[in-house]
Amino acid sequence: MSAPEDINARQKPAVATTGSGTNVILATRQLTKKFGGLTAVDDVDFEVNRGEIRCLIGPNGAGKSTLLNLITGKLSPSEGDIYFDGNDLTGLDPHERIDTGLSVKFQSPHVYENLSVKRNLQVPLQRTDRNVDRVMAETLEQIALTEQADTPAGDLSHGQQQRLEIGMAITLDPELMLLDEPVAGMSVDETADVADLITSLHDDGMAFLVVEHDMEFVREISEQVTVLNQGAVFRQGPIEEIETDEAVRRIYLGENA
Ligand SMILES: Nc1ncnc2c1ncn2[C@@H]1O[C@H](COP(=O)(O)OP(=O)(O)OP(=O)(O)O)[C@@H](O)[C@H]1O
Repeated sequence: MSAPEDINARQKPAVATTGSGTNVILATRQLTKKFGGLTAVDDVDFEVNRGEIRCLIGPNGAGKSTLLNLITGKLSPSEGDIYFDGNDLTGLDPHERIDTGLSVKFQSPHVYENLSVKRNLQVPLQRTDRNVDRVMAETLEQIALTEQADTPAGDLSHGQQQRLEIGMAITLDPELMLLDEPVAGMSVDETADVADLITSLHDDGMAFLVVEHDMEFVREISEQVTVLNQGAVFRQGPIEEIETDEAVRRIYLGENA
């Protein structure tokens, strides 16, 4: 007779889940976050492929920010694991995660208002051995702020500040960028600029995981969409399929559809 199975022992997937031989850059396995009696993220197996733009959508309280915060390390999971490019991130602090090639830009700009655009870009560059002058020039051009290089960040428009913060993230040449509502509060023109920036970085091979409510913007940038509801994955697929899915339309896109 075989040994009785330990029903409490959860099998960990091999770290190779997201290793260099696979197309998956980020994977969560049985990821769960409980706040007291509330399960905000519930047993989520979720993946982002190399070089793809994946948007995470869902109604208020669906668990999108909590999932993102678990991936960045701002929150610790109650259960489950997070793998990034062959590394088990679960026990790493946020800075150690950034050193593995994960980059994050949150909803509101976190630029240094008293420093010039250039000096802001120099802050993350101190963490790397990349050629500062070359990366600086390239980044200023990518975020369309070359003319504002010496302008204090506090004098930039909201859209320019958001682009600067994306610029700070891309100086580290991340494989995957996490964006939490990158166009919240932006004008139509500013939103279009950010969409252009994301698609051009994507053309250069960068992967994105974007939490977003603005469905116009999701349509503009997204290849793959994951719909979260009540902490669990409800649907995943190309934007065209998600948008025409009756249950998704009825329940999740509601006022935005
Ligand atoms: N620190 C916390 N303590 C207790 N409950 C929390 C905490 N953070 C989030 N929650 C709860 O967890 C659930 C998921 O919240 P979360 O912010 O992740 O949802 P969301 O999909 O990002 O929502 P929104 O679109 O409104 O930002 C909600 O019920 C929320 O009230």
